[in-house]
Amino acid sequence: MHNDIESIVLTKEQIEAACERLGKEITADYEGKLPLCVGILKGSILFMADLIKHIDTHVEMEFMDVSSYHGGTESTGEVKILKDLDVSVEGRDIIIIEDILETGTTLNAIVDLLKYRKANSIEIVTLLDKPMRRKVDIEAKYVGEKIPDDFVVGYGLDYQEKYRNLPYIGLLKEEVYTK
Ligand SMILES: O=P(O)(O)OC[C@H]1O[C@H](OP(=O)(O)OP(=O)(O)O)[C@H](O)[C@@H]1O
Ligand code: HPA
Repeated sequence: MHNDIESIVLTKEQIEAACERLGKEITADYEGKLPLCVGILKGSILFMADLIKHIDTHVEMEFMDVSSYHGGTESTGEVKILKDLDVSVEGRDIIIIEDILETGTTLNAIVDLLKYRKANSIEIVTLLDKPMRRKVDIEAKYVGEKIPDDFVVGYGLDYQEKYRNLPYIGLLKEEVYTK
């Protein structure tokens, strides 16, 4: 698995530092509230698990599974809800947790849905942000790292469902795409 990696974009240590910093910011902003952390499956699970350990106030956790990518490296622009939330968001302060914000299509659809369901507030935390790829006017309040327009894998992020279990984020060797 590690042999397929061309270079490392974010080391384990850089990811941990980002989780600590973001956790502190979120703690300060949500102290005394009970935010509902909504993890977007599947990519966000490693980040969510590490991030919430650094949020030093009460939170609740829920998950949604939406899909906008289907096997390759390009978005189709279509967002499908594969698993919806199990609880009402009405009046709740929502923190959406994502691994990566790219075109914004996925998060825009989720934010619209949660607004329609009358959430009190909605903020986004994303480990990675690719601002150069944005197609929709949406930004995350909490960003781990801004990265260039390269397809990355690891720490939840997949290529054809593989590499999610890498403890760091990296670029794949060109030959992996032509296998
Ligand atoms: O800003 P966008 O262009 O919409 O791209 C970002 C989305 O794409 C990825 O999800 P994906 O559909 O690949 O699902 P996964 O997390 O299960 O891999 C990622 O986890 C984000 O949800
Ligand atoms: O760079 C990426 N890698 C893996 N999955 C993704 N989904 C959106 N962008 C990416």
